[in-house]
Amino acid sequence: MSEGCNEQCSFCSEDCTDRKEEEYDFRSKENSQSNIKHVIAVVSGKGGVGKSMVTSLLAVAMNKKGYKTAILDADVTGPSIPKAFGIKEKASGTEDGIYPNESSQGIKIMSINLLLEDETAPVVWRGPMIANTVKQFWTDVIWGDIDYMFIDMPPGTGDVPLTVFQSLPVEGIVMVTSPQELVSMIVSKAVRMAEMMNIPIVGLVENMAYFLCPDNNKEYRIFGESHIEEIAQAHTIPVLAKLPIDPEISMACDTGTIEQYESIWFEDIAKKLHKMEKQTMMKIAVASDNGNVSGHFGHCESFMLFDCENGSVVKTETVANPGHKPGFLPVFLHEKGAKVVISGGMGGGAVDIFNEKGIEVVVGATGPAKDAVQAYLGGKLESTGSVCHEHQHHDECGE
Ligand SMILES: Nc1ncnc2c1ncn2[C@@H]1O[C@H](COP(=O)(O)OP(=O)(O)OP(=O)(O)O)[C@@H](O)[C@H]1O
Repeated sequence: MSEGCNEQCSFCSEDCTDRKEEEYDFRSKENSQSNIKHVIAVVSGKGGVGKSMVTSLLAVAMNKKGYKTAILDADVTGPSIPKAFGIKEKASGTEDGIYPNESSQGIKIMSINLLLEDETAPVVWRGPMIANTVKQFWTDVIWGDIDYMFIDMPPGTGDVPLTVFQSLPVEGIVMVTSPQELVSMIVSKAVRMAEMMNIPIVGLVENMAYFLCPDNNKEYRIFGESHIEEIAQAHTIPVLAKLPIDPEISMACDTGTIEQYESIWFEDIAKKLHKMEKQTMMKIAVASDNGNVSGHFGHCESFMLFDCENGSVVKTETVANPGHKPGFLPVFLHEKGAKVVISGGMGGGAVDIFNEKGIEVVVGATGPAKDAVQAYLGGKLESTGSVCHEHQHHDECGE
Protein backbone atom coordinates (compact mmCIF):
# COMPACT_ATOMS: atom_id res chain seq x y z
CA MET A 1 0.00 0.00 0.00
CA SER A 2 1.46 3.38 -0.96
CA GLU A 3 1.87 6.22 1.47
CA GLY A 4 -1.28 8.36 1.71
CA CYS A 5 -3.49 5.56 0.36
CA ASN A 6 -7.19 6.38 0.75
CA GLU A 7 -8.29 2.83 -0.29
CA GLN A 8 -10.18 4.18 -3.29
CA CYS A 9 -8.70 1.63 -5.68
CA SER A 10 -10.87 2.54 -8.61
CA PHE A 11 -9.33 6.03 -8.72
CA CYS A 12 -5.77 4.76 -8.40
CA SER A 13 -3.60 3.23 -11.11
CA GLU A 14 -0.91 1.84 -8.79
CA ASP A 15 -0.36 -1.91 -9.11
CA CYS A 16 0.00 -2.63 -5.38
CA THR A 17 -0.60 -5.94 -3.60
CA ASP A 18 -3.47 -4.53 -1.47
CA ARG A 19 -5.47 -3.52 -4.51
CA LYS A 20 -9.20 -4.37 -4.11
CA GLU A 21 -10.78 -5.14 -7.46
CA GLU A 22 -14.36 -3.96 -7.54
CA GLU A 23 -16.58 -6.56 -9.07
CA TYR A 24 -19.42 -4.88 -10.83
CA ASP A 25 -22.36 -7.13 -11.54
CA PHE A 26 -24.44 -5.84 -14.45
CA ARG A 27 -27.06 -8.57 -13.95
CA SER A 28 -30.62 -7.42 -13.31
CA LYS A 29 -32.69 -9.37 -10.81
CA GLU A 30 -35.67 -11.21 -12.17
CA ASN A 31 -39.06 -10.40 -10.65
CA SER A 32 -39.56 -12.13 -7.29
CA GLN A 33 -42.59 -13.95 -8.74
CA SER A 34 -40.63 -15.31 -11.72
CA ASN A 35 -38.74 -18.56 -11.84
CA ILE A 36 -37.07 -18.83 -15.25
CA LYS A 37 -34.86 -21.86 -15.85
CA HIS A 38 -33.31 -21.32 -19.28
CA VAL A 39 -32.87 -18.15 -21.31
CA ILE A 40 -32.04 -18.48 -25.01
CA ALA A 41 -31.38 -15.41 -27.14
CA VAL A 42 -32.23 -15.45 -30.84
CA VAL A 43 -29.94 -13.04 -32.65
CA SER A 44 -29.11 -11.92 -36.16
CA GLY A 45 -26.35 -9.70 -37.49
CA LYS A 46 -28.86 -7.64 -39.44
CA GLY A 47 -32.60 -7.01 -39.56
CA GLY A 48 -35.18 -8.76 -41.70
CA VAL A 49 -33.58 -12.20 -41.91
CA GLY A 50 -36.40 -13.91 -39.98
CA LYS A 51 -35.22 -13.70 -36.37
CA SER A 52 -38.69 -13.05 -34.96
CA MET A 53 -40.15 -15.88 -37.01
CA VAL A 54 -37.45 -18.29 -35.76
CA THR A 55 -38.00 -17.10 -32.15
CA SER A 56 -41.74 -17.73 -32.52
CA LEU A 57 -41.41 -21.20 -34.06
CA LEU A 58 -38.78 -22.22 -31.50
CA ALA A 59 -41.13 -21.25 -28.69
CA VAL A 60 -44.00 -23.11 -30.38
CA ALA A 61 -41.82 -26.26 -30.72
CA MET A 62 -40.76 -26.22 -27.06
CA ASN A 63 -44.28 -25.45 -25.89
CA LYS A 64 -45.55 -28.45 -27.88
CA LYS A 65 -42.96 -30.58 -26.08
CA GLY A 66 -44.65 -29.70 -22.81
CA TYR A 67 -42.23 -27.02 -21.59
CA LYS A 68 -43.54 -23.85 -20.00
CA THR A 69 -42.41 -21.34 -22.59
CA ALA A 70 -42.13 -17.57 -22.86
CA ILE A 71 -40.99 -14.94 -25.35
CA LEU A 72 -39.43 -11.67 -24.28
CA ASP A 73 -39.59 -9.35 -27.29
CA ALA A 74 -36.43 -7.28 -26.90
CA ASP A 75 -36.74 -5.92 -30.44
CA VAL A 76 -38.25 -2.73 -29.03
CA THR A 77 -38.09 -0.62 -32.20
CA GLY A 78 -39.46 -3.37 -34.45
CA PRO A 79 -41.67 -5.59 -32.28
CA SER A 80 -43.42 -8.29 -34.29
CA ILE A 81 -44.09 -11.12 -31.82
CA PRO A 82 -47.64 -10.16 -30.65
CA LYS A 83 -48.78 -9.89 -34.27
CA ALA A 84 -47.39 -13.32 -35.17
CA PHE A 85 -49.37 -14.83 -32.27
CA GLY A 86 -52.50 -12.78 -32.97
CA ILE A 87 -52.41 -11.03 -29.57
CA LYS A 88 -54.29 -7.75 -29.56
CA GLU A 89 -55.18 -7.12 -25.88
CA LYS A 90 -52.88 -4.87 -23.88
CA ALA A 91 -50.92 -6.24 -20.93
CA SER A 92 -52.33 -5.69 -17.45
CA GLY A 93 -50.55 -5.09 -14.18
CA THR A 94 -50.79 -4.56 -10.45
CA GLU A 95 -48.51 -2.91 -7.89
CA ASP A 96 -46.42 -6.08 -7.96
CA GLY A 97 -45.65 -5.93 -11.66
CA ILE A 98 -46.89 -6.47 -15.20
CA TYR A 99 -48.50 -9.71 -16.35
CA PRO A 100 -47.42 -11.11 -19.72
CA ASN A 101 -50.14 -11.94 -22.24
CA GLU A 102 -50.68 -15.56 -23.20
CA SER A 103 -50.97 -17.03 -26.67
CA SER A 104 -53.80 -19.46 -27.47
CA GLN A 105 -51.44 -22.38 -26.68
CA GLY A 106 -50.22 -20.80 -23.42
CA ILE A 107 -46.90 -19.19 -24.45
CA LYS A 108 -46.30 -16.13 -22.24
CA ILE A 109 -45.34 -13.01 -24.19
CA MET A 110 -44.16 -9.52 -23.30
CA SER A 111 -43.51 -6.88 -25.91
CA ILE A 112 -43.55 -3.08 -26.08
CA ASN A 113 -46.56 -3.39 -28.41
CA LEU A 114 -48.57 -4.83 -25.51
CA LEU A 115 -47.93 -1.63 -23.54
CA LEU A 116 -48.24 1.14 -26.16
CA GLU A 117 -51.65 2.71 -26.71
CA ASP A 118 -51.07 2.89 -30.44
CA GLU A 119 -48.97 0.01 -31.72
CA THR A 120 -48.29 1.79 -35.00
CA ALA A 121 -46.58 4.70 -33.20
CA PRO A 122 -42.82 4.50 -33.75
CA VAL A 123 -40.62 3.97 -30.70
CA VAL A 124 -38.21 6.87 -31.20
CA TRP A 125 -36.04 6.30 -28.15
CA ARG A 126 -32.33 6.42 -27.59
CA GLY A 127 -30.35 3.23 -26.90
CA PRO A 128 -30.18 3.49 -23.06
CA MET A 129 -33.96 3.90 -22.80
CA ILE A 130 -34.56 0.90 -25.06
CA ALA A 131 -32.07 -1.17 -23.05
CA ASN A 132 -33.82 -0.14 -19.82
CA THR A 133 -37.19 -1.21 -21.22
CA VAL A 134 -35.77 -4.66 -21.98
CA LYS A 135 -34.34 -4.87 -18.45
CA GLN A 136 -37.77 -3.97 -17.07
CA PHE A 137 -39.29 -6.82 -19.07
CA TRP A 138 -37.05 -9.00 -16.90
CA THR A 139 -37.37 -7.24 -13.55
CA ASP A 140 -40.97 -5.99 -13.59
CA VAL A 141 -42.81 -8.70 -15.50
CA ILE A 142 -44.34 -11.50 -13.44
CA TRP A 143 -43.40 -14.45 -15.61
CA GLY A 144 -44.17 -17.21 -13.08
CA ASP A 145 -42.57 -20.63 -13.70
CA ILE A 146 -40.88 -20.80 -17.10
CA ASP A 147 -38.73 -23.65 -18.44
CA TYR A 148 -37.57 -21.84 -21.59
CA MET A 149 -37.62 -18.13 -22.30
CA PHE A 150 -36.68 -17.05 -25.83
CA ILE A 151 -35.50 -13.49 -26.35
CA ASP A 152 -36.14 -11.91 -29.73
CA MET A 153 -33.05 -9.71 -29.73
CA PRO A 154 -32.72 -6.41 -31.53
CA PRO A 155 -30.70 -6.99 -34.72
CA GLY A 156 -27.01 -6.18 -34.88
CA THR A 157 -24.17 -5.94 -32.42
CA GLY A 158 -24.82 -2.52 -30.93
CA ASP A 159 -25.47 -1.03 -27.55
CA VAL A 160 -28.85 -2.69 -26.87
CA PRO A 161 -27.82 -6.31 -27.57
CA LEU A 162 -24.71 -5.70 -25.47
CA THR A 163 -26.78 -4.48 -22.51
CA VAL A 164 -29.19 -7.40 -22.85
CA PHE A 165 -26.32 -9.91 -22.81
CA GLN A 166 -24.84 -8.22 -19.76
CA SER A 167 -28.11 -7.84 -17.85
CA LEU A 168 -29.92 -11.13 -18.47
CA PRO A 169 -28.62 -14.65 -17.76
CA VAL A 170 -28.51 -15.75 -21.40
CA GLU A 171 -27.46 -19.40 -21.47
CA GLY A 172 -27.26 -19.97 -25.19
CA ILE A 173 -27.63 -18.19 -28.52
CA VAL A 174 -29.42 -19.29 -31.67
CA MET A 175 -28.11 -17.27 -34.60
CA VAL A 176 -30.28 -16.62 -37.62
CA THR A 177 -28.83 -15.80 -40.99
CA SER A 178 -29.78 -15.69 -44.66
CA PRO A 179 -27.67 -16.75 -47.63
CA GLN A 180 -26.36 -13.36 -48.86
CA GLU A 181 -22.61 -12.81 -48.82
CA LEU A 182 -22.99 -9.55 -46.91
CA VAL A 183 -25.02 -11.30 -44.22
CA SER A 184 -22.33 -13.91 -43.65
CA MET A 185 -19.78 -11.17 -42.95
CA ILE A 186 -22.20 -9.59 -40.48
CA VAL A 187 -22.94 -12.98 -38.89
CA SER A 188 -19.23 -13.41 -38.22
CA LYS A 189 -19.36 -10.17 -36.24
CA ALA A 190 -22.32 -11.45 -34.22
CA VAL A 191 -20.53 -14.75 -33.59
CA ARG A 192 -17.45 -12.84 -32.39
CA MET A 193 -19.66 -10.78 -30.08
CA ALA A 194 -21.13 -13.97 -28.54
CA GLU A 195 -17.60 -15.33 -28.09
CA MET A 196 -16.52 -12.12 -26.39
CA MET A 197 -19.55 -12.32 -24.08
CA ASN A 198 -18.64 -15.94 -23.35
CA ILE A 199 -22.12 -17.19 -24.25
CA PRO A 200 -22.24 -20.51 -26.12
CA ILE A 201 -23.89 -20.56 -29.53
CA VAL A 202 -26.42 -23.40 -29.69
CA GLY A 203 -26.21 -23.23 -33.48
CA LEU A 204 -26.96 -21.44 -36.74
CA VAL A 205 -30.27 -21.31 -38.58
CA GLU A 206 -30.16 -20.32 -42.24
CA ASN A 207 -33.48 -18.80 -43.21
CA MET A 208 -34.76 -18.27 -46.76
CA ALA A 209 -32.09 -20.75 -47.90
CA TYR A 210 -34.08 -21.88 -50.96
CA PHE A 211 -37.49 -21.93 -52.55
CA LEU A 212 -39.03 -25.29 -53.37
CA CYS A 213 -41.08 -24.76 -56.51
CA PRO A 214 -44.40 -26.59 -56.17
CA ASP A 215 -44.66 -26.91 -60.00
CA ASN A 216 -41.46 -28.87 -60.63
CA ASN A 217 -40.25 -29.73 -57.09
CA LYS A 218 -36.91 -28.02 -57.83
CA GLU A 219 -35.00 -25.94 -55.28
CA TYR A 220 -34.15 -22.37 -56.34
CA ARG A 221 -31.57 -20.34 -54.41
CA ILE A 222 -33.28 -16.95 -54.63
CA PHE A 223 -30.78 -15.16 -52.39
CA GLY A 224 -27.72 -16.91 -53.81
CA GLU A 225 -25.56 -19.79 -52.67
CA SER A 226 -25.38 -20.66 -49.02
CA HIS A 227 -22.34 -19.72 -46.93
CA ILE A 228 -23.59 -21.31 -43.75
CA GLU A 229 -21.29 -24.34 -43.78
CA GLU A 230 -18.22 -22.07 -44.11
CA ILE A 231 -19.33 -19.91 -41.19
CA ALA A 232 -20.17 -22.99 -39.14
CA GLN A 233 -16.78 -24.56 -39.85
CA ALA A 234 -14.85 -21.35 -39.25
CA HIS A 235 -16.38 -20.98 -35.78
CA THR A 236 -17.06 -24.69 -35.01
CA ILE A 237 -20.78 -24.13 -34.56
CA PRO A 238 -23.45 -26.64 -35.63
CA VAL A 239 -25.96 -25.83 -38.38
CA LEU A 240 -29.37 -26.42 -36.81
CA ALA A 241 -31.66 -25.90 -39.78
CA LYS A 242 -31.94 -24.53 -43.31
CA LEU A 243 -35.39 -23.10 -43.80
CA PRO A 244 -37.01 -22.54 -47.18
CA ILE A 245 -38.84 -19.43 -48.32
CA ASP A 246 -42.39 -20.50 -47.65
CA PRO A 247 -45.35 -18.18 -48.35
CA GLU A 248 -47.22 -20.06 -45.61
CA ILE A 249 -44.69 -18.72 -43.07
CA SER A 250 -45.26 -15.08 -43.98
CA MET A 251 -49.00 -15.68 -44.07
CA ALA A 252 -48.93 -17.27 -40.59
CA CYS A 253 -46.88 -14.30 -39.25
CA ASP A 254 -49.24 -11.79 -40.88
CA THR A 255 -52.48 -13.45 -39.77
CA GLY A 256 -51.39 -14.22 -36.20
CA THR A 257 -51.54 -17.98 -36.71
CA ILE A 258 -47.90 -18.93 -36.21
CA GLU A 259 -48.95 -21.57 -33.65
CA GLN A 260 -50.86 -23.42 -36.36
CA TYR A 261 -47.91 -23.48 -38.78
CA GLU A 262 -46.63 -27.06 -39.10
CA SER A 263 -42.84 -26.99 -39.11
CA ILE A 264 -40.54 -29.99 -39.15
CA TRP A 265 -37.32 -28.00 -38.96
CA PHE A 266 -37.38 -27.15 -35.30
CA GLU A 267 -37.37 -30.71 -33.96
CA ASP A 268 -33.56 -30.94 -33.89
CA ILE A 269 -33.23 -27.60 -32.16
CA ALA A 270 -35.85 -28.62 -29.61
CA LYS A 271 -33.87 -31.83 -28.97
CA LYS A 272 -30.69 -29.83 -28.40
CA LEU A 273 -32.43 -27.57 -25.94
CA HIS A 274 -33.96 -30.62 -24.24
CA LYS A 275 -30.41 -31.94 -23.71
CA MET A 276 -29.46 -28.62 -22.16
CA GLU A 277 -32.32 -29.11 -19.70
CA LYS A 278 -31.08 -32.57 -18.88
CA GLN A 279 -27.54 -31.41 -18.21
CA THR A 280 -28.60 -28.92 -15.56
CA MET A 281 -31.60 -30.11 -13.57
CA MET A 282 -34.00 -32.91 -14.22
CA LYS A 283 -36.23 -35.46 -12.59
CA ILE A 284 -35.93 -39.13 -13.51
CA ALA A 285 -38.84 -41.45 -12.70
CA VAL A 286 -38.18 -45.17 -12.35
CA ALA A 287 -41.04 -47.70 -12.38
CA SER A 288 -39.97 -49.87 -9.46
CA ASP A 289 -40.80 -52.92 -7.37
CA ASN A 290 -39.13 -52.98 -3.99
CA GLY A 291 -36.29 -50.67 -5.08
CA ASN A 292 -35.63 -52.56 -8.33
CA VAL A 293 -36.60 -51.53 -11.87
CA SER A 294 -40.01 -53.04 -12.59
CA GLY A 295 -40.58 -55.20 -15.64
CA HIS A 296 -44.09 -53.80 -16.14
CA PHE A 297 -44.51 -50.04 -16.13
CA GLY A 298 -48.29 -49.96 -15.59
CA HIS A 299 -48.31 -52.49 -12.76
CA CYS A 300 -45.22 -51.40 -10.86
CA GLU A 301 -45.51 -50.99 -7.11
CA SER A 302 -44.23 -47.42 -7.02
CA PHE A 303 -42.36 -44.71 -8.90
CA MET A 304 -39.01 -43.64 -7.52
CA LEU A 305 -38.35 -39.99 -8.43
CA PHE A 306 -34.72 -38.88 -8.57
CA ASP A 307 -33.94 -35.13 -8.69
CA CYS A 308 -30.62 -34.74 -10.48
CA GLU A 309 -28.41 -31.70 -10.77
CA ASN A 310 -25.38 -31.54 -13.04
CA GLY A 311 -25.19 -35.31 -13.33
CA SER A 312 -25.71 -36.25 -9.65
CA VAL A 313 -28.76 -37.32 -7.65
CA VAL A 314 -29.63 -34.64 -5.08
CA LYS A 315 -32.99 -35.94 -3.81
CA THR A 316 -34.98 -39.17 -3.95
CA GLU A 317 -38.69 -39.63 -3.31
CA THR A 318 -41.00 -42.62 -3.75
CA VAL A 319 -44.65 -42.30 -4.74
CA ALA A 320 -47.08 -45.19 -4.84
CA ASN A 321 -48.44 -46.19 -8.25
CA PRO A 322 -51.85 -44.44 -8.32
CA GLY A 323 -53.30 -47.17 -10.56
CA HIS A 324 -53.27 -47.96 -14.24
CA LYS A 325 -55.98 -46.41 -16.35
CA PRO A 326 -55.11 -46.09 -20.07
CA GLY A 327 -53.00 -43.00 -20.66
CA PHE A 328 -53.18 -41.87 -17.03
CA LEU A 329 -49.68 -42.66 -15.76
CA PRO A 330 -47.77 -40.64 -18.40
CA VAL A 331 -49.86 -37.59 -17.47
CA PHE A 332 -49.28 -38.31 -13.76
CA LEU A 333 -45.49 -38.47 -14.20
CA HIS A 334 -45.47 -35.42 -16.49
CA GLU A 335 -47.25 -33.47 -13.73
CA LYS A 336 -44.61 -34.72 -11.27
CA GLY A 337 -42.03 -33.04 -13.55
CA ALA A 338 -40.33 -36.18 -14.89
CA LYS A 339 -38.13 -35.61 -17.95
CA VAL A 340 -36.93 -39.22 -18.23
CA VAL A 341 -38.77 -42.45 -17.39
CA ILE A 342 -36.93 -45.74 -16.86
CA SER A 343 -38.70 -49.09 -16.84
CA GLY A 344 -38.20 -52.74 -17.76
CA GLY A 345 -41.13 -52.94 -20.19
CA MET A 346 -43.69 -50.42 -21.33
CA GLY A 347 -46.68 -50.44 -23.67
CA GLY A 348 -46.37 -48.61 -27.00
CA GLY A 349 -49.30 -46.30 -26.15
CA ALA A 350 -47.57 -45.01 -23.02
CA VAL A 351 -44.29 -44.55 -24.95
CA ASP A 352 -46.15 -42.43 -27.51
CA ILE A 353 -47.72 -40.19 -24.86
CA PHE A 354 -44.36 -39.70 -23.14
CA ASN A 355 -42.77 -38.82 -26.50
CA GLU A 356 -45.51 -36.29 -27.24
CA LYS A 357 -44.76 -34.63 -23.92
CA GLY A 358 -41.02 -34.54 -24.67
CA ILE A 359 -40.24 -37.11 -21.96
CA GLU A 360 -37.50 -39.57 -22.80
CA VAL A 361 -38.34 -43.26 -22.26
CA VAL A 362 -35.64 -45.82 -21.46
CA VAL A 363 -36.89 -49.40 -21.45
CA GLY A 364 -35.10 -52.70 -20.93
CA ALA A 365 -33.48 -51.64 -17.64
CA THR A 366 -33.06 -54.15 -14.77
CA GLY A 367 -31.58 -54.23 -11.26
CA PRO A 368 -31.62 -51.60 -8.49
CA ALA A 369 -33.41 -48.38 -9.54
CA LYS A 370 -30.65 -46.15 -8.17
CA ASP A 371 -28.00 -48.03 -10.20
CA ALA A 372 -30.09 -47.61 -13.35
CA VAL A 373 -30.25 -43.84 -12.69
CA GLN A 374 -26.48 -43.65 -12.13
CA ALA A 375 -25.93 -45.59 -15.36
CA TYR A 376 -28.26 -43.20 -17.20
CA LEU A 377 -26.46 -40.13 -15.82
CA GLY A 378 -23.13 -41.64 -16.83
CA GLY A 379 -24.43 -42.16 -20.37
CA LYS A 380 -24.25 -45.96 -19.97
CA LEU A 381 -27.95 -46.86 -19.95
CA GLU A 382 -29.22 -47.47 -23.45
CA SER A 383 -32.88 -48.11 -24.16
CA THR A 384 -33.42 -51.51 -25.75
CA GLY A 385 -36.45 -50.04 -27.47
CA SER A 386 -38.45 -53.14 -26.52
CA VAL A 387 -41.98 -52.46 -25.38
CA CYS A 388 -44.36 -54.89 -23.74
CA HIS A 389 -46.61 -56.57 -26.31
CA GLU A 390 -47.73 -59.54 -24.22
CA HIS A 391 -51.46 -59.93 -24.44
CA GLN A 392 -51.84 -61.06 -20.85
CA HIS A 393 -50.36 -57.65 -19.97
CA HIS A 394 -52.94 -55.77 -21.97
CA ASP A 395 -53.44 -52.48 -20.14
CA GLU A 396 -50.84 -53.42 -17.52
CA CYS A 397 -47.92 -51.63 -19.08
CA GLY A 398 -49.60 -48.33 -19.50
CA GLU A 399 -51.28 -48.87 -22.88
N1 LIG B 1 -38.74 -18.52 -44.51
C1 LIG B 1 -39.62 -17.56 -44.75
N2 LIG B 1 -40.50 -17.66 -45.77
C2 LIG B 1 -41.38 -16.68 -46.03
N3 LIG B 1 -41.46 -15.53 -45.32
C3 LIG B 1 -40.60 -15.37 -44.30
C4 LIG B 1 -39.65 -16.37 -43.96
N4 LIG B 1 -38.94 -15.92 -42.89
C5 LIG B 1 -39.42 -14.72 -42.58
N5 LIG B 1 -40.42 -14.38 -43.42
C6 LIG B 1 -41.17 -13.11 -43.41
O1 LIG B 1 -40.22 -12.06 -43.54
C7 LIG B 1 -40.57 -10.95 -42.70
C8 LIG B 1 -39.42 -10.63 -41.74
O2 LIG B 1 -39.30 -11.68 -40.81
P1 LIG B 1 -39.00 -11.41 -39.28
O3 LIG B 1 -39.86 -10.31 -38.76
O4 LIG B 1 -39.00 -12.70 -38.57
O5 LIG B 1 -37.50 -10.86 -39.43
P2 LIG B 1 -36.54 -10.23 -38.33
O6 LIG B 1 -35.19 -10.71 -38.64
O7 LIG B 1 -37.06 -10.48 -36.98
O8 LIG B 1 -36.70 -8.71 -38.69
P3 LIG B 1 -36.35 -7.45 -37.75
O9 LIG B 1 -34.97 -7.63 -37.35
O10 LIG B 1 -36.57 -6.30 -38.65
O11 LIG B 1 -37.32 -7.53 -36.61
C9 LIG B 1 -41.85 -11.36 -42.01
O12 LIG B 1 -42.93 -10.82 -42.69
C10 LIG B 1 -41.88 -12.87 -42.10
O13 LIG B 1 -43.19 -13.34 -42.15
